[in-house]
Amino acid sequence: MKILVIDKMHDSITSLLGQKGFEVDYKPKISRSEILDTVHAYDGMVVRSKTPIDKELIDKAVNLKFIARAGAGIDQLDVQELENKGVRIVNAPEGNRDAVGEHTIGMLLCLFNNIVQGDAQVRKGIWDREGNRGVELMGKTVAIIGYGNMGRAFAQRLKCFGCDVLAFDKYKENYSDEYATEATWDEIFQKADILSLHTPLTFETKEMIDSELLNKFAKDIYIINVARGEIAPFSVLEEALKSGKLKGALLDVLENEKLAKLTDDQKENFENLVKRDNVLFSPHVAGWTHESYRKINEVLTEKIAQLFE
Ligand SMILES: NC(=O)c1ccc[n+]([C@@H]2O[C@H](COP(=O)([O-])OP(=O)(O)OC[C@H]3O[C@@H](n4cnc5c(N)ncnc54)[C@H](O)[C@@H]3O)[C@@H](O)[C@H]2O)c1
Ligand SMILES: O=C(O)[C@H](O)COP(=O)(O)O
Repeated sequence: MKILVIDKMHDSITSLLGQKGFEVDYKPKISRSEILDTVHAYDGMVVRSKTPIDKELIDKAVNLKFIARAGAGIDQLDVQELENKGVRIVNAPEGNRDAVGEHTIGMLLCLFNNIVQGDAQVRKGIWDREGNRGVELMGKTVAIIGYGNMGRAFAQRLKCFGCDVLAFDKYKENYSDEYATEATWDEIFQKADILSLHTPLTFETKEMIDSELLNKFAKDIYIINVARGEIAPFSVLEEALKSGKLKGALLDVLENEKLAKLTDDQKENFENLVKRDNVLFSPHVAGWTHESYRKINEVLTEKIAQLFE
């Protein structure tokens, strides 16, 4: 079986798949037109999020039996079209969920304890203890939307900090566990101090966070988005931060991550967000550790091999 790898992966991908008997063409710099010209020759593809796997590409992939997503999110895949053609899909969230859980805790602790701001001030010779008084996680109610791999990894860590963790998942039943208690949106509106997004990007979750929803919260809250930026657009975040409904925002993902190509509206709102001390960004690296880089390949290889057992 021949597999085409079209994105940059940890070097282990070729040897791991090779040990399972697959022939691997590792082409991290391949262009879309080259993919379209050659994809007919492959039984499988390993992808990340760079190239949209759309109908045009799927139509050319006449021998394709599986798509393996090295990572978690599959919003770049036309899942319906792949299913129509009988192409199997596997992904590897088990490989980066620990990274996401840790990174999200890290961002929260940084914001609550003014760590980035305090560090910058000390470097400039400013010694402001009162202005850097922190906020504790202990006793806070955290609402997790989407209780899958990432949401649960975050909940697991929050438990150690003495948080009350509520989870809402539209497509699960009876999912209360040792880390989180199943809750309705209404319960979340009443109780939450922190709203954390962990759903995939779908037609339902795109722009799920709007002013109407945020204004239903009884308290002013913090928001965390380590899922996909399009779930909580810049304009909504900026308006709610301006009004005080949002006390802060932690953003690993952005509505548009091509910062040089923002629309005028996006640019204006992004520039306002950047000026705020209560917004903390990271460049889509929550799942991006040295360990996850390798673990993703290990998980993916096992799942690909299982498809043919
Ligand atoms: N920032 C990063 O580096 C990073 C890393 C990994 C994953 N992610 C993002 O996190 C997402 C979640 O990953 P995962 O592995 O936990 O996925 P998952 O499928 O295990 O869990 C997502 C959960 O969301 C639920 N859900 C779907 N639509 C919903 C809705 N409208 N309302 C409430 N719940 C809904 C699903 O039922 C599912 O249980 C990925 O799709 C990806 O976009 C980001
Ligand atoms: O969904 C994921 O696993 C992360 O968002 C990372 O995706 P990427 O490695 O394709 O950028």
